[in-house]
Amino acid sequence: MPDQDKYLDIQNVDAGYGRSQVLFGVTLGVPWRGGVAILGRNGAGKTTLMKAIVGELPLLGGSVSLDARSVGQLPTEQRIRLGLGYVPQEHSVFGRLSVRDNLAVGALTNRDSQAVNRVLEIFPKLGQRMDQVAGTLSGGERKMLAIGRALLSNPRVLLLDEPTEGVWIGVIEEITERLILLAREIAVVIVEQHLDLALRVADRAFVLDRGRVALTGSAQEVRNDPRLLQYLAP
Ligand SMILES: Nc1ncnc2c1ncn2[C@@H]1O[C@H](COP(=O)(O)OP(=O)(O)OP(=O)(O)O)[C@@H](O)[C@H]1O
Repeated sequence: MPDQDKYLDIQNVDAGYGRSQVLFGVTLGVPWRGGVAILGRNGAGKTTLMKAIVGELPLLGGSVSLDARSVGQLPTEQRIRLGLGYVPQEHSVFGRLSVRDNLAVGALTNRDSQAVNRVLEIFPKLGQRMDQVAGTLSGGERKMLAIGRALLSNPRVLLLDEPTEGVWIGVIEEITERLILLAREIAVVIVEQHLDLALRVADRAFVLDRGRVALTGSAQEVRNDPRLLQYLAP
């Protein structure tokens, strides 16, 4: 039985770019299912944290474990094979390939022939656009495709960096509802500027302030905490 509260266990993580340290001793636990929101103003270190978790940035200190296995020194592909899925803020689809081919590439490592069909059940809009070149999709459709591709590696923990950025408001609701459903099956970690959306998907929230965890608690506790606005203010 996986550790309920710390399926993904981040302990005292330091990370940064060259000599500029961005994260300082970040500790957070992600349960094996449910939603977790990472909040914080622009530049607080949210994307840097995602990159450190998936291995796009080396750890300067601390550890990352997945299902009690230390993965902090493994290359990104291996972390993905072990159950991490990542949808970065940008560049997460092949713009010149069709939706069908984007999904086919994502499915290469998946032995389940129904995997693509399941993604199309989650995002039926993609099914109507299978032959369209991904670069011409709307912002929302592109995000759905990016999330769908990440799901094809069967993640246990899906990390989403601003899944509604650049998405028309009408489609934001659709994506949010899908993420709420997904979070019943797997862990969904969401970095989001839309506070209400993030806290609808999330059961727990962590607020970063200048690279440190400043607030943590249930989504409800964090939403009601009088310090929250101060940490989100530009
Ligand atoms: N490639 C990079 N090289 C140097 N510094 C960087 C790099 N990427 C980010 N930074 C710096 O690291 C800090 C944290 O950035 P990060 O992107 O993690 O913040 P964020 O909380 O995700 O912000 P946003 O909400 O604007 O996406 C910022 O000061 C940023 O300028």
